[in-house]
Amino acid sequence: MSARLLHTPDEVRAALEGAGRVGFVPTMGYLHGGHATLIRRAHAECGVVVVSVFVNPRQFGTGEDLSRYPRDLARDLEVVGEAGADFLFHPSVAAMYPDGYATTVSVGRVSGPPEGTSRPGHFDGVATVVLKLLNVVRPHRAYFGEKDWQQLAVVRQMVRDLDVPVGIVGVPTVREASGLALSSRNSYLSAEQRERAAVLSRALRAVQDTALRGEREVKRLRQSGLDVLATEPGVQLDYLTVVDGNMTEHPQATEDALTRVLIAARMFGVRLIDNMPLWPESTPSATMGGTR
Ligand SMILES: Nc1ncnc2c1ncn2[C@@H]1O[C@H](COP(=O)(O)OP(=O)(O)OP(=O)(O)O)[C@@H](O)[C@H]1O
Ligand SMILES: CC(C)(CO)[C@@H](O)C(=O)[O-]
Ligand code: BAL
Repeated sequence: MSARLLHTPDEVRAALEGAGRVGFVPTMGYLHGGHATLIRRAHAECGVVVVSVFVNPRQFGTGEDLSRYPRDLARDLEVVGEAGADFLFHPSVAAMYPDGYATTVSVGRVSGPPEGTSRPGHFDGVATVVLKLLNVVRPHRAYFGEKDWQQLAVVRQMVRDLDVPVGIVGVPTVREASGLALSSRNSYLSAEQRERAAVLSRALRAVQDTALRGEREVKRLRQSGLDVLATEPGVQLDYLTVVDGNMTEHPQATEDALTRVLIAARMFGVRLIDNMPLWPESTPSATMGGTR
């Protein structure tokens, strides 16, 4: 199956006129198996699937990798079609933010630590573009990866607060055999560097294992992850934290499906993020509600 390329909000509206149940997968492109999993899920649940590929300048800070962010639209079109999407929306920056554009959406506390502190303004940029894309596509369901856990929390909060008529579906992280979370930014790494970057997921698993053995003190949980990170000299840690569903760290981890261990680190000049549930048998996406 091949997907049809659309470039403007007007083209999207025209193409979706009278469409039934629409599933939407927003992305920044350079698609991989994680994106394909989101698209396949949308295809299984919705009659029409739209994928967007837009490298959103408003969510990049100064000094971040906006200009070198990987792009390959021809390959993205193939991946999108193979995974069962009907449309690929690929707007220009001017189509999304025409002259005179002035609005920013800011979601509040859940946009703060940990990721929002390391990337000030990042979640305002994400919320703004996601709301705009939802207004253009008007999907029944929109699919987001759990890999960007705090982003998922920000989007859920925004949709709840603003009564956006969409069901938000969180999809578990797809990983390489080594445990490394698939990510477009992995393309900056060599095969050997990717192998070494799997230490991040091993650190998260160590924290999980420690919790499963009965430890609840966050200081000790963190330390078990830090011990694993110490085995890899390439890690420059940004944060390793255990948070509840509101992105708040407590001295004791609460035994709740939304309690999550989050990591961000720079390895070989590339900033990588990952996270895992503290109690993996729980099903956070199912318990977070909000799907229709
Ligand atoms: N490994 C993965 N498993 C499941 N979903 C993923 C995975 N990686 C990304 N996603 C999801 O795909 C959507 C689009 O993400 P995006 O295009 O930024 O890809 P990315 O790989 O996260 O890129 P980056 O390397 O810039 O972080 C987001 O909802 C994101 O959470
Ligand atoms: C949700 C998103 C497409 C908004 O630009 C982006 O943050 C991403 O790809 O995760
Ligand atoms: N998937 C996260 C998008 C970003 O890093 O800007």
